[in-house]
Amino acid sequence: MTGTPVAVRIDGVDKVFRTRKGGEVHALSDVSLDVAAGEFVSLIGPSGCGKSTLMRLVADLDPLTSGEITVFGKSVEQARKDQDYGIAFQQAGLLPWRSVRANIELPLEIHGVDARDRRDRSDELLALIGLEDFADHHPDQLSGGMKQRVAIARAMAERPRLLLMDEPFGALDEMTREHMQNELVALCQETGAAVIFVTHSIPEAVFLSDRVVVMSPRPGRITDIVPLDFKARDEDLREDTAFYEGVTAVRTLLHGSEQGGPRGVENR
Ligand SMILES: Nc1ncnc2c1ncn2[C@@H]1O[C@H](COP(=O)(O)OP(=O)(O)OP(=O)(O)O)[C@@H](O)[C@H]1O
Repeated sequence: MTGTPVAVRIDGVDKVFRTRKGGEVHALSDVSLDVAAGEFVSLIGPSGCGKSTLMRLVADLDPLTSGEITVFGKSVEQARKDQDYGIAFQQAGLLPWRSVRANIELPLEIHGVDARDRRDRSDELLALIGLEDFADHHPDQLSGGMKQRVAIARAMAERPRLLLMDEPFGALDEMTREHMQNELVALCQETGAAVIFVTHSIPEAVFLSDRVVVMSPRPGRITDIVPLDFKARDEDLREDTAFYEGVTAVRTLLHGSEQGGPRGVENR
């Protein structure tokens, strides 16, 4: 293969869930997508279209029914075992008995990184997420936004080449959410990580992504891919005509018009 290396290759994937009563739920149908190294790709679509399912297949948390997924050229099982990616899902999932610093250092500890190097890395990440003064606090002493920042720092502790993020900012208020988006952009620039990002927010997808993948109602299929090539992803972009044009393009593809829309997709 020539050109940019591929972080994730999803090739003709179907997912059918078998329910306990013997029924079937066809969640994904013939989904193919390549995510390049360093690329930021968002998945957007109506509620129940299979965004989280696709993420879980990539993370090897569920088996696929047919097709193939590789992560950096490896099987999803091997990539999971090798911990080739960081995961940040909607619930921050911090360990309540560990301090902020100890939560961030957890993956490093599991992999036998020595205490001094762990501390250097957690110092760096605490500075990056602006929580230096909270290193010794525990999760229950933090706001929702702060917890999410810690979860993202933990996901990035080992400088993964790939981040899987499922609605990581869904529970945050609008101001915190925009702040977290800015931080994520900075973190990705620092590490060059590829990201697959699930969101219900069209502006969030457009602000963050190199490409927005639009999915159909169940069974989820990729119906459109919107490339976005902004000069810079900073506060000015949020007021830029090019940004509004991107939002309108995605909204039109999702809704078939600029007004209204399916359940589970937010225009804000
Ligand atoms: N373990 C399961 N067993 C049976 N059906 C399932 C299972 N997990 C998901 N589904 C079904 O698969 C479909 C896709 O679900 P999924 O959670 O991936 O959608 P989503 O696009 O992430 O939705 P939302 O935007 O509401 O979070 C839904 O119809 C859901 O009910």
